[in-house]
Amino acid sequence: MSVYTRLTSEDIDRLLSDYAIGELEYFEGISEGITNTNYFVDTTLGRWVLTLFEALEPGELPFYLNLMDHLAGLGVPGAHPVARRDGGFLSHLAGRPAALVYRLRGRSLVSPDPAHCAALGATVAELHRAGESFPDRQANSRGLGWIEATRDTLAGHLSAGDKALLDDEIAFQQAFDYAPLPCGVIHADLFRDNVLFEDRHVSGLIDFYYACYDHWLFDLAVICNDWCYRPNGTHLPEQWRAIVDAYRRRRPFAPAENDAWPAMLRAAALRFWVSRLADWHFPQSGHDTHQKDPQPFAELLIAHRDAPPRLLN
Ligand SMILES: Nc1ncnc2c1ncn2[C@@H]1O[C@H](COP(=O)(O)OP(=O)(O)OP(=O)(O)O)[C@@H](O)[C@H]1O
Ligand SMILES: N[C@@H](CCO)C(=O)O
Repeated sequence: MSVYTRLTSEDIDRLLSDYAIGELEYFEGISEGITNTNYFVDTTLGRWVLTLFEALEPGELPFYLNLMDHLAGLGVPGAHPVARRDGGFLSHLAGRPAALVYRLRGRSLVSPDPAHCAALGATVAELHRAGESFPDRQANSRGLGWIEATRDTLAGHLSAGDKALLDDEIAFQQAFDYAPLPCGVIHADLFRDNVLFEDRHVSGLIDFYYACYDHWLFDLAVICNDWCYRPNGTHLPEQWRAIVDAYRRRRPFAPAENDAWPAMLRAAALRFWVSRLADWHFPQSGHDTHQKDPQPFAELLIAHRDAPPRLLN
């Protein structure tokens, strides 16, 4: 459970007085998540999720909340922020920026089958297309600049082998020319635990707090690494085929995306290897928190370097 900031019912009552969503009936800390503090909040008028932003700059938050509102308005299933009485989405509680979103139905899946994967591929293409009419741009907060800076803070904590791998992969990524690839709004963290399903339909995407303007292909690489490989490295080709076929029917790939695919898979593995290493060696303090193992991403990165996969077979 990641609850870094504990709230009382008085705290939540005070927050709710700024919204027109009824009176507090029930609340509980959510037993998942890594970055932020999340609570389920039930009121007399509905069910909501309250997020306290633990690590984000307040200046970044309007981008995420306005984007979630924009996408929901265009029918992309996803967490939809609740407006305050004054029309804004951003609140403050317990010294943190905070937001309420509608609580989505459905649940995330540990082992999605190809039909779930096809639904995901279609939804991600819709997300990318809907993002084209979103006017704001924000850079990837976990892009290569962040990875380079984090390498410096990690230096004394890594084995010689990990350090050499990290240095070599960063050098490769710095040299790779991603400029010909199409860009747009991406979610940038579409792991299985950020996609809720009802039956075989995507009922919602959650956790847009790494969303940014970057290469569309990066979203697919993040997805491929998490949805289409078991923790022991076994590839799941049917899952990948279902995602990519559903996606490209809605947004065909540019030739440069085929060429860049092996490098992009490596970039996605690198990003989450490094963020997990940082969480591992420099954990946030909190009441009840958890971390994810960095090692599977080091292994996946090595596997992609040794045997570059293809985007389409
Ligand atoms: N809008 C929502 N509707 C229903 N459940 C939600 C919603 N938002 C979050 N949840 C639940 O809360 C859990 C934690 O949320 P989330 O993944 O956003 O945590 P986080 O710490 O902000 O992100 P991360 O783990 O990616 O760092 C989710 O796994 C899900 O069970
Ligand atoms: N989805 C990330 C955590 C939040 O960014 C991971 O699995 O490492």
